[in-house]
Amino acid sequence: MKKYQIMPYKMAGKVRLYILMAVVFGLTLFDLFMMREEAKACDMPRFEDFEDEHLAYKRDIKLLKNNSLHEQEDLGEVDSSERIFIMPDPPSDKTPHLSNVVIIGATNCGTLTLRQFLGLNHHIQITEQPTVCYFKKNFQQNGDEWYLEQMPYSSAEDIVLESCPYYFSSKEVPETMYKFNPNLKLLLIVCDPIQRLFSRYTDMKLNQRINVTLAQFILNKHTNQVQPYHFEVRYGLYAEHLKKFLNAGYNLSQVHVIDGDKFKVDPVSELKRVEDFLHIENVINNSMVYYDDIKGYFCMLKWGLEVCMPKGKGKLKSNDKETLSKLSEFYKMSNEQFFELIGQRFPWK
Ligand SMILES: Nc1ncnc2c1ncn2[C@@H]1O[C@H](COP(=O)(O)OS(=O)(=O)O)[C@@H](OP(=O)(O)O)[C@H]1O
Repeated sequence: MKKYQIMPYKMAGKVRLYILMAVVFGLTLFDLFMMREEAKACDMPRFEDFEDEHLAYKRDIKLLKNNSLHEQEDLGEVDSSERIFIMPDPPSDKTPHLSNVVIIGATNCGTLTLRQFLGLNHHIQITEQPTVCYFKKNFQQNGDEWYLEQMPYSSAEDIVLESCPYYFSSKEVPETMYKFNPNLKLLLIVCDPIQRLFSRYTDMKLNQRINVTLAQFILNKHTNQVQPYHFEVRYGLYAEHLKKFLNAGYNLSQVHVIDGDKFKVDPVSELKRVEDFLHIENVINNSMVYYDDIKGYFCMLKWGLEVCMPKGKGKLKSNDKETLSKLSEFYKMSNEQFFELIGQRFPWK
């Protein structure tokens, strides 16, 4: 009898234990789910997203070219010989060479415009793909031959330019790149990391990849402080990223830093500095670019065509002063380290 009285009690104990375990398990699952949702809100960009954006960019450039051609057909009085778009055949003395100059970053500071505008100098050959990103993901998957296939036709003395702004924030790329070619020259266009972050956030919002406020995007919802491990926040720690390239072996003299804010308002002066850094003839001049009042940006004239960057979201500013001031505090030290590292200051807030 005693036995039967004890058994139900033991069973009840077991049932309680099972219920407890189920509750703990359920809570853990819920927690994991919430963490995943939080990570989604941070929206760590997938590399593919980045590529999609650039393919869209390539398509836009093509459309732009086509549109310009139609517009030109309507311009009866204009000397058509100046305006006909002829893609030249690659000269027989030119072959593909691997890139010797790379734009390593920073995203949303004008990398695409820099790449396009540098192509105005006939000593600079740019890859057809806006972002080849060989050292980022193609290094493991595709070999040197694939890399060479992505390269434009060039002569041995030419500058061959590759661009991949996601090199800058990568942990592995600097070493991989240095082992591959320690003589590369690196171009880094920078802007206020807060402005960069806001531009990136605006991109993601416009592409409907996020639907949150700036504060929700970058602040930890429990502490209300800037999330230091948020991918887009970390990207703005320029000193940290540049140091990785220097630690890998690159010398500071191999790196040219371009002021993205100046580049926006006076691209030609900044492009001349790049030409000097690359020891090539100053070819790019003011007659090759023009200011587009509607876009609020400089566009370029190439082969008689007017080519503007398709994105030009421009000029959007956040009025969330509290979040901006938190970001300003967050980036202060890193900015100072960056200025010290490159021996140049920028008037960032
Ligand atoms: N001439 C010209 N035309 C258009 N945009 C210009 C130009 N010069 C500089 N910029 C600045 O470039 C910003 C976009 O930077 P990226 O090309 O690096 O963007 S991305 O990383 O490819 O998304 C872009 O950011 P937004 O203003 O947020 O659009 C501009 O600030």
